[in-house]
Amino acid sequence: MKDNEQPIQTSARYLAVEALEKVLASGAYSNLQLNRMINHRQLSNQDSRLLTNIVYGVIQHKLTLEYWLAPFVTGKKLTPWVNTLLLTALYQRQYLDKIPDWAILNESIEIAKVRGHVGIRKFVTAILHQILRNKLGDFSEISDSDQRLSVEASVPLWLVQTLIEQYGRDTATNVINSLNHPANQSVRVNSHLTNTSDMLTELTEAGLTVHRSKVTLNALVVEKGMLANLPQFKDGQITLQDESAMLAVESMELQPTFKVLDACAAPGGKTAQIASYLDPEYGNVTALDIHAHKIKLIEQNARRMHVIDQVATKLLDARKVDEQYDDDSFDAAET
Ligand SMILES: C[S@@+](CC[C@H](N)C(=O)[O-])C[C@H]1O[C@@H](n2cnc3c(N)ncnc32)[C@H](O)[C@@H]1O
Repeated sequence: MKDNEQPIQTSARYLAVEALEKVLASGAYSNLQLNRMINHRQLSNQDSRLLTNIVYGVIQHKLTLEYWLAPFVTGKKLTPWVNTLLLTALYQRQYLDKIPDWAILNESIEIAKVRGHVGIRKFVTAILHQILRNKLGDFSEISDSDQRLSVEASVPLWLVQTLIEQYGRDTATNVINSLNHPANQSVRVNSHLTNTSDMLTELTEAGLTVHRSKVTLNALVVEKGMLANLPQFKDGQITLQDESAMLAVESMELQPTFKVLDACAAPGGKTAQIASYLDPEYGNVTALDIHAHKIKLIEQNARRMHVIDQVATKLLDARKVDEQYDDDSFDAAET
């Protein structure tokens, strides 16, 4: 290592292998693992982004990556970290456009050198060269259609089969394939302050590419543009919320007089939406969260969306609701 170079043990790729080992082998929560690493190691924004991208990307595409890796390692017994290292290399090659092959190769070999003995380094070098030189497996080679869908979308076979049983092959295939498409960024329009048509015009004039939601009347889908700094966001005329999350609240058929329990509420996206149906004189939503610092987020959100009068927050483990409230305390509940 030259003086001005970063030690490999602090690099995003090295840490990605470490994080993935903990997640895949010991069942650690990926988000907590990443937060811990980013905070403890004080990673730069660029390294944090690459680390996060590799960790979530390998988890998301694991079955596909394993399918591609299998022919190169058939009959070889891999230690878990070597297997993980090869998956991270494959992920970068297949899914990250901006990383050149030489960078993937050099850094993966360097990690193998630091973590393993000379035999492992040579093994990793040989496998990576083969991967970079050869074509990867084609999904059309998988004859069983359920198995093919499972590998291509990286969804476990049992889940593919359950979805097909429950919804039929066409719908299940659409649902499964949609899992790997980035979710639409959407906003809920605060109908007490404005309406969807006016907001569509305002956001378009502000330079965003926006269209109406196909699934709910009060939402707009934002294809391009940043929302968090817009005055419409700061004033609570719009809020960032997933369309599917909005549908959950719409399906509750809330009445203005309802008393509603939101059991796991922070940061309060649904709490604010529930509150928007309620008349503060008669109805309200009790928003619980188990973490004290998250209670503030619910309140900030409710205040920004002008529904704080309908919201009562409480620091409480939802499993203890029965001890604190009577059976008839609530007309509806969201968890
Ligand atoms: C996915 S978030 C909820 C998102 C929220 N419904 C919304 O629409 O914005 C889950 C929340 O549940 C909280 N939580 C987890 N276990 C809990 C428990 N036993 N009791 C209360 N809150 C809990 C977490 O702290 C977290 O803030």
